[in-house]
Amino acid sequence: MSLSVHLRDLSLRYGETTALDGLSLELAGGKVYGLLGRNGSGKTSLLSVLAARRRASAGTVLVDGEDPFENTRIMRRTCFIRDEVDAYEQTSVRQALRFAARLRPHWDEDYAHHLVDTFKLPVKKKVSALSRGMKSALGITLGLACRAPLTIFDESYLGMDAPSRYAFYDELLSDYAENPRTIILSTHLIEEVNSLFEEIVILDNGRLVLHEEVDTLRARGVSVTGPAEVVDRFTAGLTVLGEQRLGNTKAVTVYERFDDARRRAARAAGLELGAVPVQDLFVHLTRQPEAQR
Ligand SMILES: Nc1ncnc2c1ncn2[C@@H]1O[C@H](COP(=O)(O)OP(=O)(O)OP(=O)(O)O)[C@@H](O)[C@H]1O
Repeated sequence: MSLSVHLRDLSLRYGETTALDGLSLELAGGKVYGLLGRNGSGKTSLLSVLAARRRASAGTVLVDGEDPFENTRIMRRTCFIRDEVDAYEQTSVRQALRFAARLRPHWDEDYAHHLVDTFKLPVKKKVSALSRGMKSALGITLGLACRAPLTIFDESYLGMDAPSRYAFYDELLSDYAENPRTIILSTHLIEEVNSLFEEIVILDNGRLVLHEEVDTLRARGVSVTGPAEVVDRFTAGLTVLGEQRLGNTKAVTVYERFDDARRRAARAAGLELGAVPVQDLFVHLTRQPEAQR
């Protein structure tokens, strides 16, 4: 089971600060969504509203068609994992797992054991005595084993080393394939995780910059390489993200959807076309003044 998300003109204010500013967004559900944005762009605020940790200041929030705030049915089906497991500080790892098992209707005990082994979690230790990376691994274990129809990971792997992070990505993909649900993952490690996402949502200053399939976004970035004057002629009038020159050879990165005809024309002109990292597109999309988007 997967939960959908519907947001209309959502705003969240903390006193004078507007964290979310008239955000509208539709997530059909049953996919892995990547939530990207610069520091302070509103990612945690948005996820906190979805997980009913905060009430919106204005606008409509519907999860599976219902307002999630103080809504037991939706809250039991939503799991929100942040970069800490603060609720369990005074318990042992084993007790934290037992507690989650009692609370979570879709909890899978065997899978939880598998994850404890994978991340080598010391079950007898107090949560407060775990290293930073181990706390994150406990959060990941709770988040995956609860199999919540709406599962949210907010920068949940901070402190985890690269092998542990890659183990998390592998687990997420294989478990999601067997147990489809709605998963939202916020991250700054764009290049490392973008292959997990089916759709990407980008926020900036509390507003929606982009929501589209990751393949569509990837197709918008093209690098054009060849003799400088041919590259210049070919890319004139396009949105240029950056350029490099070595002798008479020039490589220009453009933000533009190239259709088949344009690709054929480029090759006929002796130009080479290449892919652009999603991270470069993200930097571009969150750097431009709004009026230019
Ligand atoms: N509890 C709070 N009280 C006051 N302002 C807050 C609070 N939490 C967040 N903010 C502000 O709201 C805005 C959005 O913050 P938020 O934490 O949602 O961003 P973020 O995209 O998750 O950032 P980061 O990537 O740095 O974690 C920021 O201006 C932040 O300073």
